[in-house]
Amino acid sequence: MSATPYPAPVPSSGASAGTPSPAVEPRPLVVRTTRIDPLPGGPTALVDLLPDTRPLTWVRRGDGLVGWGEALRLDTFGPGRFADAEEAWRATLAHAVVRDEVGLPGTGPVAFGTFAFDDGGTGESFDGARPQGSLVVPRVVVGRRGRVTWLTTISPGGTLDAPGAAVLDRTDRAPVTSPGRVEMRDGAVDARDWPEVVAEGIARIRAGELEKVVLARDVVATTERPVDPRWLLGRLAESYTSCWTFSVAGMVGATPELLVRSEKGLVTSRVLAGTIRREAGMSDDDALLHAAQLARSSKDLEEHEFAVSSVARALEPFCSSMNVPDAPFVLHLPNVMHLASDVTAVLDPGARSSSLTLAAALHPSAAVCGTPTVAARDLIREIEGMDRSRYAGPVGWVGADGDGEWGIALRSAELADDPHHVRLFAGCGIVAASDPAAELAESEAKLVPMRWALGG
Ligand SMILES: C=C(O[C@@H]1C=C(C(=O)O)C=C[C@H]1O)C(=O)O
Repeated sequence: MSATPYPAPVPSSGASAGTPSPAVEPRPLVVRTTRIDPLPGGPTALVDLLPDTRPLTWVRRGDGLVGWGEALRLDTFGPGRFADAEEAWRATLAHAVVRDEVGLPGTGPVAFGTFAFDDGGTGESFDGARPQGSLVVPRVVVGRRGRVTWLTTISPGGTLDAPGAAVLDRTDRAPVTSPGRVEMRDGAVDARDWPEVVAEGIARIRAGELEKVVLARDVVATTERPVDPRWLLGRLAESYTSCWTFSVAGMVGATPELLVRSEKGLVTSRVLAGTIRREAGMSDDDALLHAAQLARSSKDLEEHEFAVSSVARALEPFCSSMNVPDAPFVLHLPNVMHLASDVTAVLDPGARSSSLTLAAALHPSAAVCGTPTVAARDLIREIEGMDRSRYAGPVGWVGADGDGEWGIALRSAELADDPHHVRLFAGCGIVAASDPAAELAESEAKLVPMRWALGG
């Protein structure tokens, strides 16, 4: 694990779960939350506050959290990437001095996080080595929940003075810029070869090796001007209002899938699997016909059932009761419709596990990996032909009490160190009845939000 700039940097250890966290310097994080005047309404009010460098975002329908600056960054590696992050976060909090005048989920200390899909990867992304887990504690957080808006400032060794209005002064912000002309090319696997990868997945399922596998592909965008993440975030937050628009350490997107929300003992997970495309210009009547077709499709219902059971199974040990809907509903998005189930549960009060512990237990669900999990992950490693990096991994935030929200980093892109390059991802659940050509078309539909956000 490594942490900068607080606690003092420690060498990366490739540590596994249970490794003691490094000694924490006595300089505490000083955290102050105050209520502030309401922001303008609308889905982009929070993202409109962001600076262009390393913006942190978790917003939906105009509510949520944005942050900037880095009071602390905790990077983790390997199979212990979740446990090490959690331990380092706890160690940090043990020394924090907090005055929180609002007391809502997301007030007080928060860390934004992003984690790699696979712990066995090399950590090499397409443009260099990346940690497989990062928690970023911003210097400034602005949050909104309904009618309440707040400002949190976080500084190592700072004071508890109320932050001045200057923190939100945007006069020095660079204007949001478009990426200009965008060229897209296939990533690790050519689009025309990808159906063969899917066909191999189907063959393995039919041979009885596993029941479901999720296979993904990537596309690399090269832009005329440096990518301003705020350009992407504003467009996504405005148009994908039922999704969670996120940005953490260069992972950006608008995901419709909530791995877990844990709030005051109540746990929620929105499970998606089973998809039908929604073509541009489709009438509402046609959309309803498509939705009805999806709700009856035995292939999609089977895919969905695998995903729901994997979530229920993973949550069970942490919860005293759980509600798993009998049948999914159809979630309508601008580009696709999904079969969706909202699983809810009550956390076992004795353990009160943190949202990060729950995310670690739920990941990877069958919605993004397959069934059985290990066989599916091994097949992904064997045939997918690309490093997923943080695509399809947990992304979100955690607070001081462990409550937080973690989405699955779908409909997402990874910004490269070179600001002219972005890598877009999309994947599809494959079962015995899948058709490779249809899955390619589905993956294209899932690339639409990020292609569109880039302006292409
Ligand atoms: C893997 C992705 O999406 C997942 C796969 C789905 C499917 O196969 O029907 C639906 C929603 C997600 O759980 C993706 O968007 O990349």
